[in-house]
Amino acid sequence: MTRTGVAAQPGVLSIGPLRRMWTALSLSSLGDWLSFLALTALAWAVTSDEGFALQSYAVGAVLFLRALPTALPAGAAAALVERLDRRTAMVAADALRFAVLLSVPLVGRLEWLLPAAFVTGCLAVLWRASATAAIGDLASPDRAADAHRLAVRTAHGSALGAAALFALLALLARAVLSGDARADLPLYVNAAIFLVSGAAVFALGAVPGRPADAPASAGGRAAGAFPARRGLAVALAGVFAAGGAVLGVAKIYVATLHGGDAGFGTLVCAAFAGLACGLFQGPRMLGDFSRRRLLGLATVPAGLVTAAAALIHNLVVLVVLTAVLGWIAGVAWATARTVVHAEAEEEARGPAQTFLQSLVRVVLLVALVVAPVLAGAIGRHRFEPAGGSAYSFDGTNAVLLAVALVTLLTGLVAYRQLDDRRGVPLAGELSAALRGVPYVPPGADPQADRYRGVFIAFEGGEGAGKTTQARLTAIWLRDHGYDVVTTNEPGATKVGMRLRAILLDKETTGLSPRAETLLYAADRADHVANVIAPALDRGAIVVTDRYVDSSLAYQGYGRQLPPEEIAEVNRWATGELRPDLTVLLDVSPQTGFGRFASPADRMESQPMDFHERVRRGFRKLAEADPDHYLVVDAGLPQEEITRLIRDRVREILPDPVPAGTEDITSTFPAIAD
Ligand SMILES: Nc1ncnc2c1ncn2[C@@H]1O[C@H](COP(=O)(O)OP(=O)(O)O)[C@@H](O)[C@H]1O
Ligand SMILES: Cc1cn([C@H]2C[C@H](O)[C@@H](COP(=O)(O)OP(=O)(O)O)O2)c(=O)[nH]c1=O
Repeated sequence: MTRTGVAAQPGVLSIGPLRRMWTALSLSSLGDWLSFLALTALAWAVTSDEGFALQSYAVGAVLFLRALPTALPAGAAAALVERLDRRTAMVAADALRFAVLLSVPLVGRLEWLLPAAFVTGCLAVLWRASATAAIGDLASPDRAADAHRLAVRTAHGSALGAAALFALLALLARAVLSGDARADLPLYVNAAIFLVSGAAVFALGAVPGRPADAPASAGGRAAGAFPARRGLAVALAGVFAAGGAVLGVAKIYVATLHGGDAGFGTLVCAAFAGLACGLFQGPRMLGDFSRRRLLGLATVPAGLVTAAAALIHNLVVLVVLTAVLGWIAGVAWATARTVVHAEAEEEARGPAQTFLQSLVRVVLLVALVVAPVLAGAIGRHRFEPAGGSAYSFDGTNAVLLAVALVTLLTGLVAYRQLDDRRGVPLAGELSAALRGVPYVPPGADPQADRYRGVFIAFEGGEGAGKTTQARLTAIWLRDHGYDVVTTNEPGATKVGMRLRAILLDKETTGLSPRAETLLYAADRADHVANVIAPALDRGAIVVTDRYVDSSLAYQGYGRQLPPEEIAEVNRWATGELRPDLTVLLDVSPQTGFGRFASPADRMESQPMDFHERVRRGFRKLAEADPDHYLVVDAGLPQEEITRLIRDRVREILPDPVPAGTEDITSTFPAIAD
């Protein structure tokens, strides 16, 4: 996360004082997160003789006292540092944290650990508020937002580093230290980090003393309100309650699984690594799938993963599940942010975001504290069914199971509130999103909203009269005021002409059916991109002499390649552009060839049974989708065919007079023959 931030704002860190401030902030944040883990671990260690319940209460109490000051509204903290010199405040906070954390293992008693946790938390808040104000002072007004964003990312991102550092220190302590001293090492390192952080702030020199910017006001309830707010809040509360509970009981649960502090650190590390991935992937996953639905749904895997964590007593599995839960929380948060951005009015976005942040913070705090305390109250239980193997079910398991149920229930409520696609089947939308295609209701036209124009294709065998009828249709449409583009395949573009030369030249020998298919598809891709789509975009009627069906009929049925594979290649080549209407001029090859005098090209000179198969292929395609086809007997006289085509085309024509003009004249043009 930190790296993303750095990459996104290279300019901010190129400002010297800000870079030094950022270094201090990174160290201080690392120390903050490390203190959470180190103090929790020590609380467990110093009460090791007191039994499961008391140990769990000690963990809960440390988490509570350490986290409590962070619940102070940002505005209050900012007001607090208003009158202080920022640099002095930060250096003093660092020095005090150094002293307090150093003293904790030296005293080695819970009575001192608890107030120390609280004091450390208060100093952390003081430091952060001073740093935020200092960053505002150091950055020029146009860079302040970037600098603050980077600061927030750094502060959150260092959780991952702190957990990894804690796990490593625990491993190191186990290798070189004995007994009680093992839990002390992280605290000594923690104290040292604050010392270095303090020195870094001291080295900053004077920090300008402009009054801190007034913190963004919450804007009252109404300003942050928008329709999805409640649903978002419920879903996020459900997911983060599960996350908070898992982290709250992490130390205890890992200890009962004989995991030690390295296991505890690894678990927390997994949670934050998952969270970072989820935050990154959230906005990118599942394409067009409704963000509101995604958020509502996130509670289901969150609940199930928590239930699995409650029931499967295995450290490795627990770590993996925690990573998954972190990932879900990350996706949920990123998704909520997207929804706020998409749905809240601009001035309501900031307050809505602040509201959700505070909510998540409070939920995390409550879950973090209540979970270990409840776990302690429930205690340890062991079931030994006659003849079966023993199964232990501790307070940690019971709490996680209960939270899992709550999360699933909130999911139910949240999903109902958030669902913005009632009537669209969830399974259908989800499966379309997983395949990476837009959801199209059964029977609906997938390109209904894509283009304004109309797309008509003429298909059929050699000499069926496609060129003749396409030309007559275009003339008729132009006479009625339409913008018409007539085109053909293969060879409507510059590249297409070269492909056509290869494809139809009798000198081209040994071309494999697949290569032939791909060359026709390449011509078509170019045709769509450069001729058809731009014309449809501007609202024109495009009339093409041959399109995808020719490939299906000639290469599929004629060359006997699997039609479905050819369809797939062509879907890709055309971006799934399909004609609104295909006019199939159906004629026997004998009749068609009988109309030619010119020498046969490479395709035309295929044997008669090839052309018979092509004809059958065309007919099958039309039979499979009668709504989009007009099949005409091309043996009829030309005028008769023209009339049949006009009757059908008339049904799909848009109004040639722009709506605005029509409003003025109140006349409705009728299309005559
Ligand atoms: N319905 C018809 N009856 C008889 N001859 C036709 C008919 N339609 C077209 N023709 C003639 O057949 C020949 C081939 O027509 P054309 O439109 O080029 O076919 P295609 O483009 O399908 O190969 C042309 O000489 C055309 O005048
Ligand atoms: C567009 C297309 C054409 N073809 C063949 C059909 C024709 O024989 C030839 C195109 O020749 P052309 O002379 O343009 O066609 P028409 O017979 O309509 O005047 O290419 C395919 O085999 N696959 C395709 O995808």
